[in-house]
Amino acid sequence: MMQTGPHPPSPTEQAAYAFLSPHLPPPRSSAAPAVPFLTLTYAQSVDGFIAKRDGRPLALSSPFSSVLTHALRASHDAILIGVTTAVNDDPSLTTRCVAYDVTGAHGAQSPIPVILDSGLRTPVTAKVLRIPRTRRGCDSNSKVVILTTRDHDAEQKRALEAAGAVVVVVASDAHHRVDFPSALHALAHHGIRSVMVEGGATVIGNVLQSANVKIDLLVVTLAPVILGRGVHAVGGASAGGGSQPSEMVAEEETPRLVDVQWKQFGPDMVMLAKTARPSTGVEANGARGL
Ligand SMILES: NC(=O)C1=CN([C@@H]2O[C@H](COP(=O)(O)OP(=O)(O)OC[C@H]3O[C@@H](n4cnc5c(N)ncnc54)[C@H](O)[C@@H]3O)[C@@H](O)[C@H]2O)C=CC1
Ligand SMILES: Nc1nc(O)c(N)c(N[C@@H]2O[C@H](COP(=O)(O)O)[C@@H](O)[C@H]2O)n1
Repeated sequence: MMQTGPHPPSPTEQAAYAFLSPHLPPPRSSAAPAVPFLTLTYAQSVDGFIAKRDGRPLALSSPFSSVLTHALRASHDAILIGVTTAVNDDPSLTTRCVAYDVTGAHGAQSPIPVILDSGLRTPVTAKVLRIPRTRRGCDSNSKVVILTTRDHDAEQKRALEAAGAVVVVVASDAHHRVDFPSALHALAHHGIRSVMVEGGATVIGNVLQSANVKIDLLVVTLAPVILGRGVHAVGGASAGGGSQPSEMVAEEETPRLVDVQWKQFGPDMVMLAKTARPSTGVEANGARGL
């Protein structure tokens, strides 16, 4: 790792990049892909929840695994969340826990925030809209990208654009949500070559359960916490505390995990894997289905 900054990267940052680097998206100097490289990542409790029952944000990742998450952010052009996460958490989506990128260049660039927002519920006061960032080579001028459907409110679109967002209308799916494959194509059109999907549960469920979406990298942080009830990691909010996975694809189409690796960061275990849909014909060497 070439180091150009005033201080060397911390041991945790070095460990994070060493763990991630063989699996990260190709550098921007390589040919542009038709669809962006797709990473799906989230942190869950031992009993499978990613947020409290009322959707309030919850720090599950330790400071150590947060370094890994931020190294992952620094390694993608865009970071994608659902609008409920944007509303509930009002996140920053920056790389503030790392000082370097994977090449060893000092000053890890934050990814471009992307929000799936079918009806334009993103507040014009959202923190992501106020944080200046630059991401080399991306056409969206490093603004926040909000992907919506035809069902949006035109006045709210103008207000979000005035607040600095790029609002893009894409096709809707059978549930009147942003169609995920169309979202990826729209992002490729804006020069985005890699997307890190960070949640929340509805988006994670949609990505995992869409037979026509290829996940290049899956990174799951398992925090040694038992919540008892909350928002199930895959599928959406559960009113009574039980899990409520949304519509599942046929069992033979669920992704299989391949090249699985685990590494401990502080108290957390982080799993990294590639996924293969059985229909793609990719051999799952010793892998188990989800
Ligand atoms: N622990 C972790 O790693 C993370 C936890 N979270 C938590 O997740 C919670 C929010 O999760 P959810 O309520 O499930 O909301 P969500 O953040 O997944 O947003 C879902 C909403 O996005 C919109 N949407 C548009 N297109 C969509 C598509 N193609 N697929 C799915 N949604 C689409 C819909 O309006 C949908 O209701 C928050 O409370 C947040 O704290 C969020 C991210 C990471
Ligand atoms: N990796 C991870 N661990 C947790 O414990 C989390 N709660 C999350 N949440 C995601 O990170 C966003 C907050 O980002 P900022 O700290 O504001 O930059 C939050 O909105 C979720 O997407 N992730």
